[in-house]
Amino acid sequence: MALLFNPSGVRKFLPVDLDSDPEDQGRVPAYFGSSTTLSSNTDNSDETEDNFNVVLRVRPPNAQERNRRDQFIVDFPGDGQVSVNNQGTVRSFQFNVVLEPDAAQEDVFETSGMKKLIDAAIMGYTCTAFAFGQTGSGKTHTMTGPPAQGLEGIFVTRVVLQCGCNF
Ligand SMILES: Nc1ncnc2c1ncn2[C@@H]1O[C@H](COP(=O)(O)OP(=O)(O)OP(=O)(O)O)[C@@H](O)[C@H]1O
Repeated sequence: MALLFNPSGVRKFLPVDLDSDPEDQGRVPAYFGSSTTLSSNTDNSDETEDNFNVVLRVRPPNAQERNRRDQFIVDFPGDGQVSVNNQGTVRSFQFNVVLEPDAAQEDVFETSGMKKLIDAAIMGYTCTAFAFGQTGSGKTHTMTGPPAQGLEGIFVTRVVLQCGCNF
């Protein structure tokens, strides 16, 4: 399951900042782009000019897969890499962030770039986070559940806290 984050740079909802350089207005903040693997590097502070963050989360095998004694064929060498060993044929892939099966929802939130997305959203940038992957790969689990623990819930809670709103 992969998550894609992107602040698009549209600042429709804020008044124009007259003190800022007109050249800078509407420019997308370069927020994303660290290469981390949860087990080897949880510091998400490296920044590049990349405004897209592609995050891979690998879920643990489910009961059916365990009962079938399916082999776990994904390896995590670190630095945003994964390798898949398909009966001896090994293919490697690179992501901005890779989250291993034991990653908790909070880990996803902390390391995936969602925190920076909140900053960008509060600044008025239009942001997108979407999940894609095959059926049963964990999109719904990551984005909305378990109850109140999905990225959506954490995101909303953090926005409220970060804005200092009291309800
Ligand atoms: N990281 C995870 N840890 C533990 N269980 C998980 C994880 N990711 C997914 N699951 C479990 O795997 C099952 C399938 O996950 P989920 O429904 O999120 O998949 P999906 O990608 O949304 O599937 P679909 O496209 O069919 O809606 C669920 O029972 C879910 O609780």
